[in-house]
Amino acid sequence: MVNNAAIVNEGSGWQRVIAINLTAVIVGTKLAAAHMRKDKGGKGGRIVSTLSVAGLVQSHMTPVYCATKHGVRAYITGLCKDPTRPDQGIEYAMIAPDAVDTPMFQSVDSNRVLFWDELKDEMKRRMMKPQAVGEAFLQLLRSDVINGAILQVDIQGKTFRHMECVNDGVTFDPSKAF
Ligand SMILES: NC(=O)C1=CN([C@@H]2O[C@H](COP(=O)(O)OP(=O)(O)OC[C@H]3O[C@@H](n4cnc5c(N)ncnc54)[C@H](O)[C@@H]3O)[C@@H](O)[C@H]2O)C=CC1
Ligand SMILES: CCCCCC(=O)/C=C/[C@H]1C=CC(=O)[C@@H]1CCCCCCC(=O)O
Repeated sequence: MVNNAAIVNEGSGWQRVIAINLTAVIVGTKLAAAHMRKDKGGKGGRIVSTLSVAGLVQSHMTPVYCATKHGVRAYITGLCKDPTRPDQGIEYAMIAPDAVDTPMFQSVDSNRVLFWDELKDEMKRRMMKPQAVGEAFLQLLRSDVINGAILQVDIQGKTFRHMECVNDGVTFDPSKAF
């Protein structure tokens, strides 16, 4: 099962971003897992969620969108660590692309993002074709074990990250706060 749908809207109506990008992922995952669980008569399987680089870093350009993607990462990471998961026969993984040339970017309403000129330039600089993400998706699915993996995809290539190791370990110095 794949959780892929998402929208961007930092303006009026931003609450819908949380409903689609985060709440729906939780609802869909619960429904799918209940159906798939081997210990409840299902066949097991894999649940892959499309994250984003925005779920690994923070950005002033898309803060609500980032919050939903961080929420997805926290939720899915919790499930992948569930001690009853092996009996359920379900694996959880995520794919975290950088900017991709899709309608999300091509048809964006510039009133619904912040700092559009900056975001547009940044995305164009880092932009990948959708095929790069499709190929990464297939690579993830061909791996023998995927539970706990985040496959990050950007113009440099693909990097497998362990869900628990995405923190870069940087500590906070209050004297150098923003
Ligand atoms: N385009 C980009 O630069 C990046 C996109 N992503 C992620 O990739 C995933 C796919 O996005 P894209 O293909 O780029 O965008 P897209 O806008 O082309 O596709 C999003 C899809 O979500 C569907 N959708 C939106 N609201 C829905 C709803 N309420 N119910 C059912 N379906 C709904 C849309 O119909 C559309 O097919 C998303 O999770 C997005 O966050 C991640 C990193 C970068
Ligand atoms: C129309 C916005 C679509 C958002 C697509 C997405 O999921 C992520 C896009 C990012 C790619 C380049 C960006 O600037 C986007 C915002 C978040 C990343 C911030 C990067 C900053 C950093 O690397 O430190």
